[in-house]
Amino acid sequence: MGKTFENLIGGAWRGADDASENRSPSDVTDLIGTYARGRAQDVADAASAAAAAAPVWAAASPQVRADLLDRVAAEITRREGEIAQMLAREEGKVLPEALGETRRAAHVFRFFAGEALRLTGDALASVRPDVDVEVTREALGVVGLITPWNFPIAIPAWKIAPALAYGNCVIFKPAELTPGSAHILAEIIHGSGCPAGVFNLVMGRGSVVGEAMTADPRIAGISFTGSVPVGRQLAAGCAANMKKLQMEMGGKNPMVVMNDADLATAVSACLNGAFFQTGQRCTASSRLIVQSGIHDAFVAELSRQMQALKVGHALTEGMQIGPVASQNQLDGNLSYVALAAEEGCEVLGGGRLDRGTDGYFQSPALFLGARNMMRSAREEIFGPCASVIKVDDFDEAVYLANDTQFGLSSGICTTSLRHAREFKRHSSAGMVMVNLPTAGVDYHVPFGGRKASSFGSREQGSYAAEFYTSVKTAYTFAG
Ligand SMILES: NC(=O)C1=CN([C@@H]2O[C@H](COP(=O)(O)OP(=O)(O)OC[C@H]3O[C@@H](n4cnc5c(N)ncnc54)[C@H](OP(=O)(O)O)[C@@H]3O)[C@@H](O)[C@H]2O)C=CC1
Ligand SMILES: O=C(O)CCC(=O)C(=O)O
Repeated sequence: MGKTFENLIGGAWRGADDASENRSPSDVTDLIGTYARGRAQDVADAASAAAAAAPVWAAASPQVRADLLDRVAAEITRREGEIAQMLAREEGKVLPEALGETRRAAHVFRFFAGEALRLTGDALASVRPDVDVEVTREALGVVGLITPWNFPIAIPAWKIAPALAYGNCVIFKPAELTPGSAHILAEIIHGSGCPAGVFNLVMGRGSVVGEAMTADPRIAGISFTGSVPVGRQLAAGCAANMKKLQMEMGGKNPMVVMNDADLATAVSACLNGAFFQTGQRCTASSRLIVQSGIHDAFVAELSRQMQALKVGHALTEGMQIGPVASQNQLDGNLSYVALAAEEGCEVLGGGRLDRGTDGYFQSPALFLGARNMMRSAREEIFGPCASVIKVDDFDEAVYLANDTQFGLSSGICTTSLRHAREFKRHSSAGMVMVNLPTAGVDYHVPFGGRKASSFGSREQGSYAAEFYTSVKTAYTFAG
């Protein structure tokens, strides 16, 4: 039995009386490590340590905070090969995707190192004589960050970096499925000289650690990425405890393909958006809404390219699609493949694949002849599956694109400036792409959606300050 990776509480590593095994979805006989499973008491201790450290960290010079984030970025870059291996091994995304995500995390820390120095306020004239008004932003305090398994280093990075940059103390709870990348990130932040209590890692079950975070009065706000049902529960808990809340959840993102689209561009955007990273992105293109004139040529070429995708072990060179992340997730995907057939779709692909290891491999799937009201076209699957919905014209495409409970990202493939312009204007999603996949976003601009996809203010870019700071309005009488 090897060592158990521990939680980081108040600047010290701490074990737990329970632990979880981290196994690779490419081969479940590959035991990556054993990770401490924290309890409510660990959250309470982390909250005490963070609350004690908060005033000093909030008052630290922005240069001190910027320097810490710069050191973290440099260390992520120095260890990028090792981190990417861990990410690919524990989450199952193929190595080039894992390396891309690791680099994205380093960029995020570098970006927020700069943001620490750029936090601005306002000076306004009062309506009263000899009175000055200043509007400033202060750290929120202690924040709880709850992250999913599908981007185990980028999502933690885009929550932790702004939290620290703007002077908050952090309690970070990663998904139980992917504690390895989170643990390396914690080692890096700790090893980069982060003061005790400013950053805490509490691994463990969401139902235990996450709920304790929601209830703890010392935690001023929670930033969450994950599923809609957990988000709903969290929102109720945060409302009851008067906590600030920011949530990014699911999507059923439409990609519209117009008759006037460049076929190669459309196929490439849809192939990437629907199937890369095994479709396990909240921004995945899971509804392909295709105009009738291009439909048959588009389906023929997309099917050909989909069937040629190399699916296999995430660490095997040349693979394009890794395994599904877990047995649970695979079971869900396979049940949606069966449902799509029951609902009357012609299903291409979607079966379980044997790749010679004990892994969760599934071939990518297209649900042809889909209708937007089908459950398989309305519910988030979070796997390598996309519904193809045929439409007559632009208006019908826009109507169906918006006819969903979600509103995270949307896309259109077209060579018409008018279609692009109208789609950007009328899409009900928070992020709109033209001739680009619906997934794969920049790290320095706001990220988030509308309707059931998001709650609260935007993540990433300078917009992140909205969540991680609290506004103060100060009046001075100088008479
Ligand atoms: N929008 C997105 O980016 C993502 C969306 N999803 C969607 O969610 C589905 C399920 O994925 P899953 O990872 O299980 O998502 P969850 O919402 O279950 O998990 C996300 C995070 O929340 C934690 N959590 C679970 N229960 C609670 C709770 N009661 N209070 C506080 N935190 C909690 C989880 O902990 P733990 O897992 O450790 O128990 C994890 O860290 C996917 O099929 C997909 O549809 C999933 C991932 C990302
Ligand atoms: O598409 C992206 O780049 C980000 C997607 C994401 O954040 C998610 O799936 O959780």
